[in-house]
Amino acid sequence: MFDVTRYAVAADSIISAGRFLYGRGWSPATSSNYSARIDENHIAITVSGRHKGELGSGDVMVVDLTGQPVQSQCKSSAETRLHTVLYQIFPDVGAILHTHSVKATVLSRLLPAGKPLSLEGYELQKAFSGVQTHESTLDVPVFENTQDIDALAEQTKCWFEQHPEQPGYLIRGHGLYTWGKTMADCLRHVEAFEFLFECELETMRVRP
Ligand SMILES: CSC[C@@H](O)[C@@H](O)C(=O)COP(=O)(O)O
Ligand SMILES: [Zn+2]
Repeated sequence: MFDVTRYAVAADSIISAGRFLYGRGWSPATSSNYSARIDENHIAITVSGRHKGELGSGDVMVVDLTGQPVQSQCKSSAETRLHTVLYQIFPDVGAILHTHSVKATVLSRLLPAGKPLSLEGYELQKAFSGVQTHESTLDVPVFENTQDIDALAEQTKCWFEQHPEQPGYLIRGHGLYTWGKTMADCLRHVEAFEFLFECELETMRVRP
């Protein structure tokens, strides 16, 4: 069982995140999914198919870390397993956000297959928890898009078990996943990624 007060706090953080991310244009047309940890075995996560700018408490439900609904008849996000594997790998992670911005979508389609997006030399890399200097490399893996979410969950689990320090990943032609200790950290990571994606796209435009 889970603590109802902790669920309410987690759900509120998801609802506010949705308002912000939809407002920035990063979660259009019911895309995206968000979650926040309640305890070591439970997370609050968005119900599948809901408008992310207009979330209410009925649009957030509880699942356990195997992805099974707890006290809810709703269907959790189709991508629930992409969230639960990260909570399993990282006991410190408190929130995960998946967004569908134009920049994440376009940039991921321009990157060569089999290579991560390497971000280097940007002062804004310090917006990521634990990064102290622009003289560091953030390797953002780009996974191929698939409708087989269990297979993708397994791939991401393997990659992040080997690269626990990296704060997110792209799915080609699809979007971004990022996480943080708190929802505030996680929102900062989304904003930082969006800034860096724009820088990369702009660099490609002026220096093809
Ligand atoms: C509206 S298309 C986007 C979906 O296919 C999916 O990628 C997505 O992000 C939202 O799925 P959801 O099941 O609502 O969590
Ligand atoms: Zn998606």
